[in-house]
Amino acid sequence: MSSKPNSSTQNKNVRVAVINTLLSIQQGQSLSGLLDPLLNSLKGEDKGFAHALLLTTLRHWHATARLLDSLADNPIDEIEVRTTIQLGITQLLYLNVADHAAIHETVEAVKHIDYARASGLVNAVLRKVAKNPNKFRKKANKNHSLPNWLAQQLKSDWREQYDELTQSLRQSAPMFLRVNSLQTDSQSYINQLSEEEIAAKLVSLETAIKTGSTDETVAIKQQAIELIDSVPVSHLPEFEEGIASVQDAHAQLATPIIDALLQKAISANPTQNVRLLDACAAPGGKLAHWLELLGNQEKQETGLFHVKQSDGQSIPISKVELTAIDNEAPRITRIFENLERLQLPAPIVNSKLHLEIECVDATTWQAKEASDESAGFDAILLDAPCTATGVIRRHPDITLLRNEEDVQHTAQLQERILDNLWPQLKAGGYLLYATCSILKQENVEQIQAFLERHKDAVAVPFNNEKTNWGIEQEVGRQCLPVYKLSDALEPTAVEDDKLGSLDIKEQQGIAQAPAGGDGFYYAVIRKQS
Ligand SMILES: C[S@@+](CC[C@H](N)C(=O)[O-])C[C@H]1O[C@@H](n2cnc3c(N)ncnc32)[C@H](O)[C@@H]1O
Repeated sequence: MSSKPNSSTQNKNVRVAVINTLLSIQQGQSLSGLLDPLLNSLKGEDKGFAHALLLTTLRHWHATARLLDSLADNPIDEIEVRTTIQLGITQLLYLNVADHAAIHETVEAVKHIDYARASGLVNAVLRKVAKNPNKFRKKANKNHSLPNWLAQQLKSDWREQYDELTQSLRQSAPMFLRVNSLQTDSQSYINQLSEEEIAAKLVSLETAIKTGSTDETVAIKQQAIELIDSVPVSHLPEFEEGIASVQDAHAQLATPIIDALLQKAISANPTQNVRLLDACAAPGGKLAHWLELLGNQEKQETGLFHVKQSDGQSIPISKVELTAIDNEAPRITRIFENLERLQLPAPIVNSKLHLEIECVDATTWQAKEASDESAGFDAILLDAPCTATGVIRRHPDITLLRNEEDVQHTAQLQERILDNLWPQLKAGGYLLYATCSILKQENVEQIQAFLERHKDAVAVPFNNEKTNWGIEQEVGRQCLPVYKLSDALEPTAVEDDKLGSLDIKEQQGIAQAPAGGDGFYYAVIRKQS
C-alpha cells in the first residue's frame, strides 16, 4: 500500500480544512459554494488530496455513518467527532491512504479542532477498521449511502433498477462537453483534444418525437463529448475562447428538442415574430446552447429563420424574441459571464434576435403582451428547479442537504411555475419540461397531474424505437444514472503522484461506473388549438 509524501503539517491542515468544510455542509451550506474557498486555501500539492478526500467522504457519508454506529460501544453524538471518524474511515476503506498516516493524521486533526478529548476514541475506532478493512468495506458497500427517506422513495419509484441505481449514486460521474457549433464540431474538437493528449469519445444521443396524429415525427440528434478522464477546464484547448462548455450528456438534449419542436410549431402556424421563453435559465447552459444552435442554423441557412410552410415557401421571420428568466440575481450574473465567454449571441443572428434576460419569479411573472391571446410564446423551455437527485454523483452533498419535506416543497414550486407559464404559451405551441431529478413526484407524476388540470394540454410522445436514452414513462422519458456494475473490486493502491491531481480516481470496493449521463426527465407538452 502506498503512502502519501506530504509532510505531517500539510496533511493535518488538509484534514482539518476538509473536516471544517464537512461541518459547514452539515449546517446547510452547499459544496459548490465551499469547494473553491477550500481549494484556494491549500497549497498546490494538497488540493488534489483535499478534493478526493472531501468528495469521497461525501459519497460514502451515510454508509460510513451507519458503520460508525455499529462500531462504537456507546452512541457518538458530537458531529465534530463523528465527522472526523467518518473522514478517517473513508481514507482506510476508499482512498487507500496508508493505515498509519490515515489514523495518525486524523487523530491529530481531531486535536486541532479542539476535540483532543476524543482522540482516544478516534484512534480506537480507526484501528478496529484498519485491522479488517475488507470486512468493513464489504459491510459499508452492502447497502446504499443515502438517507433512508430517499432510499425508500427510490425503491418505490425504481424497484427494478434500485440496487444499481443506489450503487451508481455513490460513484463519480464522467465529464461531458458540448462544443459550440458556431466554432467547431464534436469530431474536430475530439481531434484537438487528442493533440493535447486528452482522450475523449463521441456520445451520440438520438430521439424522435411524434408530432402529429399520423406517424409524423421530428428527429433529433445531439453529439456530446465524453472525456475518458476528467480534467480541469483550464486544460481544455480554447476553452476561454468559448469553443466548448462542460454540460452533462443528457442535459444536452433539452435545447435540440425544444428547437426542433419550435420549428414544427412555426411551420404549422406561420408567424413573423417568434417568441421564445427559457424559464429558469440560470446559469445559462441551455440558453447558450440555444443561441449556438440559432447562430449556426442562420450560418447554414436552415432552422428557425428558414422554416418552410407546407407549400415549400420560407416563412419570412423578421424578429425572434428570446426571453430568459430566473429569480436568483447571482445566478443571472453567471448567465452573462457564460455568454461572454462563448461570444454569444453571435453577430450573425443579432439583427433578428432580441435577447432579454430578466430576474423575476416564474410563479407570478407575466410576459409583456401576455394578456393578448395571439401574443403568447411559441415555445417554452422549462428546466424546472428540482431536488437535483439525478446529479448526486456530481454533488454528493445533496444527500446531506435535502430532506423529505424539500421534495414536497419543490413539487409545489414546479406546479406553480407550470400553472403560471402555461396560459402564456400560444395555442399550437410546445412546452418542454425538464428536471435533473430522479423522483417521480417531480417528473412523470407532476406532468400527469398537470395534464389532468389543463384540458388543453396534450402529452407528445417520444418514438421509443428511435430513442437511445432514458426509460419510457407514462408521460415523457426518464434517464437514470444507472449502469451495470462489475463485481466488487479489490481496492488498488493510489500512486503517490496521482494524489496531487484534481482528477484523482476513487479507489474503492465498487467498480467505477461506465460512461453515462445524469438523471434527467423530459416531457413534451403541446397546447391544443
Ligand atoms: C435547473 S436550474 C436551471 C439550469 C439552466 N436552465 C441551465 O441550463 O443552466 C433551475 C433554476 O430555476 C431557478 N428558479 C428557482 N425558482 C424559481 C422561480 N420561482 N422563478 C424563476 N426561477 C426560479 C433557479 O434559480 C435555478 O437557476
